[in-house]
Amino acid sequence: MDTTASTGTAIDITATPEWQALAEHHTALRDRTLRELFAEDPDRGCRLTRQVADLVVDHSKHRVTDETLRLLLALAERAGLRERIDAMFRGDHVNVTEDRAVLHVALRAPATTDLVVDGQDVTRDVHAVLDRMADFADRVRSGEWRGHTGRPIRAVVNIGIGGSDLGPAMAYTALRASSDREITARFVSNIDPTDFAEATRDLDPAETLFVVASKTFTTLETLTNATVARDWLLRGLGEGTDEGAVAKHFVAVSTNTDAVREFGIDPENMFGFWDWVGGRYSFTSAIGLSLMVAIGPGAYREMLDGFAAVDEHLRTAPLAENLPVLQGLLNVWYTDFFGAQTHAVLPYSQYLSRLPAYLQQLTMESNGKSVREDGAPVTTATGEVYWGEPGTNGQHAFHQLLHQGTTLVPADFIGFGRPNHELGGGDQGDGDMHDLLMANMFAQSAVLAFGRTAEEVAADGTPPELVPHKVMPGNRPSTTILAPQLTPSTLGQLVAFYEHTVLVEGVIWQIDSFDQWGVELGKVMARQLAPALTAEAPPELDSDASTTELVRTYRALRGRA
Ligand SMILES: O=P(O)(O)OC[C@H]1O[C@](O)(CO)[C@@H](O)[C@@H]1O
Repeated sequence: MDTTASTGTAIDITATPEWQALAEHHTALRDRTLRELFAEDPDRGCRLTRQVADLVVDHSKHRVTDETLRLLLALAERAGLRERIDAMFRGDHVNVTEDRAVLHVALRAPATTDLVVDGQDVTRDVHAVLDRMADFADRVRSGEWRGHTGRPIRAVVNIGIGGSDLGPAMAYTALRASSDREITARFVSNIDPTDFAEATRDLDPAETLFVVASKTFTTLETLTNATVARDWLLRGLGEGTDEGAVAKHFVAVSTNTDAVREFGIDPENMFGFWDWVGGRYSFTSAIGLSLMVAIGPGAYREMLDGFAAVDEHLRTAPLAENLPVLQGLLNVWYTDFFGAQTHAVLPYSQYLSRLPAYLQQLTMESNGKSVREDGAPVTTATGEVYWGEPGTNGQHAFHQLLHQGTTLVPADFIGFGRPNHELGGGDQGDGDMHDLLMANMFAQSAVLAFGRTAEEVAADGTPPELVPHKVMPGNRPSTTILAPQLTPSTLGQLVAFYEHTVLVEGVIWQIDSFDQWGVELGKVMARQLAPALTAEAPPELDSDASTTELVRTYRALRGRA
């Protein structure tokens, strides 16, 4: 049953019998410990571990019973989750506030998929762009595409921000082992001049290709950096270099052909996508071009196939066996019933160091909402704060709070069976470096879940006054995701898994996970304030007293009156 009445007004999900049943169940379960749940159900570790594509997902260390899962699934049914998933794949306008389809899944669907939406043959258009991207990437990689002076391209610099940066930047770091390193990729996002300066300081303009990536092609940071890049190029190529050189060193990725042309990039050198691809869901659109140039079209297509495997699972698996669905429902369980406000992502892989930053935009720009899609205020908590760092570094920084702090932080541990580098180490008979890394990961989730009681601590001979300090409360939930190895395919699977958990949470919370109105006002105000920072005469500001004073101080620091 859908919660949306034909008037377009949603019923309050917290007023449904399914929500009430969960609230009562939570009261009964909240003091049960994971120790007890494991003791009562020895098969739990195996039973609550499932697989999607190559990802083995262990949900056993969650504060749930079979009854919890049954009730969460009933809530999902009530919220119309299955119908919403089908609607998304069909191309219905599930982004209601922008009246758009949400079709990032079409970006990695096989060429045989039949999908016509709003009169557009989506699959044909997607594969036409992918083929153009592959052709371009091959030409750059082989040296056929050359810079203005005839030199081959050695560096590709992606200029973009948010969804036009984080996906390819995260994946480039993640897939360094898959890159042949012939071509280096750099990512410039921040309007802080430092970003551009550092990214290009050792690059030769004659061998550098800029990919200006912006869905709207109106984003201040990106257009400013692109202008700076054009100057850097023309200056670097030497006196008298004409604008014609730009064509050999700049390509654009956008949905906005007119703005690309106006900026001075020939639409011939533009790779398009469509308004049904949200910025933070655009990584598998042409926004991935810089990544494709760096890792090659073959590895890139493997990554898309990884995404597609998890998309297909979302589309076809029953909700009770659907892993992104279960993960999303568990997130709702902690956010709304346990009052958790944050969610830690702990990849035991240095290559995944940018994954938490990528997930911050994906999850928080999507679900950081306090108004439902029908315009009424939400009646639930929404949107966890995502954060994290690769293990084991995090262990030596913030895990203290995870283990003994007063806030509940559900965590995701992500690890791999095989390392990307075999470097030995561990000569005490305790395995190589990768074994030690993974032993740490398993130890952390076990300690979080099961802790150590005062009796156990005392039994070790701990002085009584220290016992309370050394007690480990345990009962702290986590998901563990294990994959055979970090490859383009498993990376794609992992990202698709997270993309779909966001959808699931948004459906329960009755919000539009695909708009981002909350980022607009700050952009408008920045544009209004900029002239006041640079004006020759002290500006008359119509701002609040704090902002006025900050502008005054800044001008003084810059030596302006
Ligand atoms: O790709 P664009 O249009 O430059 O936008 C960049 C980013 O800015 C945002 O609109 C937020 O400001 C994101 O949603 C988007 O990914």
